Amino acid sequence: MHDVWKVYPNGVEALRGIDVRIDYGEFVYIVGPSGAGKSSFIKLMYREEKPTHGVVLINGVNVKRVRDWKIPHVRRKIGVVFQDFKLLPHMTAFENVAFAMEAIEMPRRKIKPRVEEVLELVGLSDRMHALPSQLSGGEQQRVAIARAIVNNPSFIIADEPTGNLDPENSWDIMYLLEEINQRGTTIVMATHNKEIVNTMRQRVIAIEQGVIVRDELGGEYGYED
Ligand SMILES: Nc1ncnc2c1ncn2[C@@H]1O[C@H](COP(=O)(O)OP(=O)(O)OP(=O)(O)O)[C@@H](O)[C@H]1O
Repeated sequence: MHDVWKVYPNGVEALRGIDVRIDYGEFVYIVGPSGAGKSSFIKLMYREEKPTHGVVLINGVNVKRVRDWKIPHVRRKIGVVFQDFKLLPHMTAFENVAFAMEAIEMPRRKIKPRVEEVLELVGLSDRMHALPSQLSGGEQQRVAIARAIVNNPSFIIADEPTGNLDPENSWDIMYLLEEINQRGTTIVMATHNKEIVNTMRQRVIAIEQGVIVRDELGGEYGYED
């Protein structure tokens, strides 16, 4: 991002001159107080929002210039994980993951083996045919991670992925994300989880009032909440 500003229609300046570069293979935590601009930062990365000013380059593509109909093409290389999982409630775990492959028109014969492979990676082979309502929060988030990685994205963006989980499930999700990162996928994760950030010791970017106030390798959470 080069001098990126995000000003919402109501005049709120959520991001004010962000300059940052995240390289392939990195694991980055985005921290900061509530309302600091973390979600806005994350949304610019998967083109949910456009910058008001400045340049956001994702895999070398200027997201502002991407026409709406081409957004799915850009997102193909990005997996997104949310706090509230966002699974489709009437589809099984298998179908939720398969749907992400169908959306990019993968040939049918490739879908089943790949979906089974990623569900095994997240440890859900035996729960594959369960509906989201039949799964625990931790299991639902693992389905969401399987869906995020199924198309081999170059990076994963996660907005508070452990926000609705108890500590044990949160750690399971973090170990999974760490493993995915070690396989070469870049991970950018906004979080309020102090214990996780302070234990995992990755790059930490702190945002306050729309500005990057800290960017450290092996950094700490740095706030009390
Ligand atoms: N769609 C929107 N329209 C108007 N203002 C918005 C919009 N989205 C966010 N904001 C405002 O922009 C600022 C930054 O919000 P953002 O959600 O990016 O913060 P955050 O750091 O993710 O907060 P939290 O930790 O509470 O999720 C806040 O003042 C928020 O009210």
